[in-house]
Amino acid sequence: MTPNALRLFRQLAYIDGQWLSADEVGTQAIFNPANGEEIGRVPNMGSVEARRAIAAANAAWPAWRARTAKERCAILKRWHALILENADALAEILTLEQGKPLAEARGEILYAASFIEWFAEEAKRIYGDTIPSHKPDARIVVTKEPIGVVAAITPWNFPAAMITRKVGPALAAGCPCIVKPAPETPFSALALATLAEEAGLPAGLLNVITGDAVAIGNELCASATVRKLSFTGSTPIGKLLMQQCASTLKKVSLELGGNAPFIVFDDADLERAVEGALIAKYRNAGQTCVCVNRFLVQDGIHDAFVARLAERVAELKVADGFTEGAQQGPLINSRAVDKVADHVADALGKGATLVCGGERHVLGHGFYQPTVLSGVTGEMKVARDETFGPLAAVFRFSDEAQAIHMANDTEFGLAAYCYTRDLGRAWRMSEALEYGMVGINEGLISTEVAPFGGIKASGLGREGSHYGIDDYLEIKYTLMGGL
Ligand SMILES: NC(=O)C1=CN([C@@H]2O[C@H](COP(=O)(O)OP(=O)(O)OC[C@H]3O[C@@H](n4cnc5c(N)ncnc54)[C@H](O)[C@@H]3O)[C@@H](O)[C@H]2O)C=CC1
Ligand SMILES: O=C(O)[C@H](O)CS(=O)(=O)O
Repeated sequence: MTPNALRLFRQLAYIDGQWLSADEVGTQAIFNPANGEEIGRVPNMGSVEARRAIAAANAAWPAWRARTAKERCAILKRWHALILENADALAEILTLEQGKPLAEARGEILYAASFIEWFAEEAKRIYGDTIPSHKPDARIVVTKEPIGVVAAITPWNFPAAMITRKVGPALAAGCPCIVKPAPETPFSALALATLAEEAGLPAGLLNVITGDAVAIGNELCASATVRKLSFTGSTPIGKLLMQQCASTLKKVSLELGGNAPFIVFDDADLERAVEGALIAKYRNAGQTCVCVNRFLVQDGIHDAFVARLAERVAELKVADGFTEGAQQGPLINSRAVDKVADHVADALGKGATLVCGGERHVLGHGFYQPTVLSGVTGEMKVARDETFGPLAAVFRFSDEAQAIHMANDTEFGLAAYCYTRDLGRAWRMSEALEYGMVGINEGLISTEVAPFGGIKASGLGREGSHYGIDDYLEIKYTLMGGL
C-alpha cells in the first residue's frame, strides 16, 4: 500500500471525533475479493456503540445547525478538496476492498467528491416561501429546517460514492450523521472520515460505526433521536429497515434493487447501442443497481447487435483491479459468483444460447467471465431476478408495444435504457417506461446533478440534484400574527 493510502487506512471506528475499538474485544476481517487475502480488520461494534454514536450526533447537532450555510459550505468544500487531493490513495483502498479496476475506482472517488461539491453549494440555496396571508394582520412564512440525526446504511458496490451521496446533503442541510458501511468495504468510509476530520468537520457530525449490522441497525431504527434513515442495498433489507423505522415514524430514503431493461430498436445506431451496453452492463462487473439485467432487442437488429456486443465483450480484460488495463475485476464474494453461475446454468438449461463467456474465470476467487446469452425467455431466472454480475441476457421482441410490455413486466422500477433514432418513439418510450430513470441513447445515467432513484420495489426518494437535499429537511409554516 502506498504511504498516503496507509495514512488513510484506519482499522478503527470513528465516533464523536474519536478513533475507537469495540467495547468488547472483537473485530471483523475484510478480504480482498481478487485473492481472498485478509486486508485488515475493523471493530465489531454493536448496540452499545450505536447508542454512543447517536448521542454524539445529537449533541453535535445544535452547533452545526446554528452555523450559517456559508460556514457549512466552506467546511464541505475543504473536505471536497481533500478528497480530490487524496483521490489516488482513496482509489487504492477502494480497489483493495471492493475489487473494481483502479481506473474505475478513481472514477468513483471523483463521483463521490462531486456529491460533496454539489451539496456544499446547495447548502446556500435552501430557500423558503412567503405566502399571501388569509388574515390582514398576519403573515405566512415557510421555512425549511434540518430534520435532525441521520442514519445511513450503505452497500459495498460503491463504498465511497454511496457515503457522500447521503452524508453530503445531510451535512449541507445542517444534520449530523451516523454511517454504517457494508462489512465488505468499511475502509473507504473510514478514509473519508479521516479527511472530513482534516477538513475541520466538528466531532460528532460524522460517525462511522462498523460491526454487527443487525444490532447496529436495530438501534438506529428504534431510536427516536434518529429522524432520518437513508439506505442503499437490497430490496428485502430495505423493506425490513422501513418496517423497523415505522415505530418512530422516521423519514426513509431507500435506493434498492433493479431489473433494468436495455431496449434496442431496429433504427438504433448500432455502435452507439453497443458502447452504451458495455457500460450499462459491465460497469463494476455488473454490480450496480442500474446495470442492465435484460437486453430487449428488436428482430431486425438482433443478430448484428448480439454479434457486435459479444465481439466487444470477449475483448474485455478481466484481471485484478491493480493490473494495468484491467476492465473487469472480481465480484464481491463467492456468493455473487455462484448467483451468476446459477443464472447462466438456469438459462442454458431452459434453452438459451451461450454466445460468449459462461464460465468461472481461470483467475478463480471472485472472477467470472463476462458473458452474453441469447435466446433468453421469460421463464428463466434472469428474467425476474437481479443477476448483479457480468451476464448480458438477450431477449427478442417484434414491435414497440411488446417492448414496453416486456420492459415493464417486473416488480422493479429503477433504471431503463432505450436506443432509437426516432424522436417520437424516444418520447413515447420515456413516458411509457415505469422507471425512476430512463437513458435514451445513453448507457451511463449516474451524475450528481440529476435525481437518482426508483419506484415500485426499487425504493423511495431521490439522491443527488437539487431534489436530493429535500429528504434532509422539514418544512415549517409560521403564521406571524398580531401585526
Ligand atoms: N441498490 C444497490 O445499489 C445495491 C443492491 N444490492 C442488492 O442486494 C444484494 C445483496 O447485497 P448486499 O450487500 O448483501 O445487500 P444488503 O442489502 O444485504 O446490504 C446492504 C447494507 O445493509 C446492511 N444490512 C444488511 N442487513 C441488515 C439489517 N438486518 N439491519 C441493518 N443493516 C443491514 C449491510 O451490512 C450493508 O451495509 C445484491 O446482490 C444486490 O442484488 C446490493 C448492493 C447495492
Ligand atoms: O451509478 C450509481 O450511482 C450506482 O448505480 C449506485 S448504486 O445504486 O448501484 O449503489
